[in-house]
Amino acid sequence: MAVKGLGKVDKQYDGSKLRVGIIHARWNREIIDALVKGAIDRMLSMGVKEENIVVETVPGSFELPWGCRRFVEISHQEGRPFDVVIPIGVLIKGSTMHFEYIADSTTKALMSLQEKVGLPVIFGLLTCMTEEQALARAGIDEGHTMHNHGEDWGAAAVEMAVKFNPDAQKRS
Ligand SMILES: Nc1c(NC[C@H](O)[C@H](O)[C@H](O)CO)[nH]c(=O)[nH]c1=O
Ligand SMILES: CC(=O)[C@@H](O)COP(=O)(O)O
Repeated sequence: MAVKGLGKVDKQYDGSKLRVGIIHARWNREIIDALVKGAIDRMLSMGVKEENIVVETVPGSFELPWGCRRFVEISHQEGRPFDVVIPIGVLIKGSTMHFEYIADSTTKALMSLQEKVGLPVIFGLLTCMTEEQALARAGIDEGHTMHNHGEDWGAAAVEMAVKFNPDAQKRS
């Protein structure tokens, strides 16, 4: 039995009043697409309306923190602010130190971004040593050895947006 993963949620969360931003890198696209779909499908199953999920892209994971910050700010300027954002990227170790620097700096920037934008920022970054690891964590490796982690990110987004923002539930 798999031990890893979000496990059973503590209660049912109603995402029907939420607005969610997904911003994803375009590197490792096949894996990214599966993760984004997993996140969207899970949020739809928790009541989030399709029209309230906005998807944007950036070139690579390194661009996620700045792109995410501007994505949130623009959602405010347009009068339709997000309740939560899910940056999604897939970093795969190559032959240089490139991976380590981007994984570390992007993770720290996404963590501190939460304070800057005042929103939950879900950690949708895979940091894999091999392509096989990344495929497995998107649920698309040949043996289907793991579940799609995008589903966890979608569930985490709805829970974090609802649990810590009761006002979101009072919207008409
Ligand atoms: N190697 C990976 C990258 N590299 C690209 C950088 O993220 C960045 O776009 C570039 O250096 C321009 O600033 N990005 C990923 O998302 N995944 C990788 O495996
Ligand atoms: C974008 C780069 O600098 C690239 O050459 C990194 O190479 P690797 O992914 O093999 O570490």
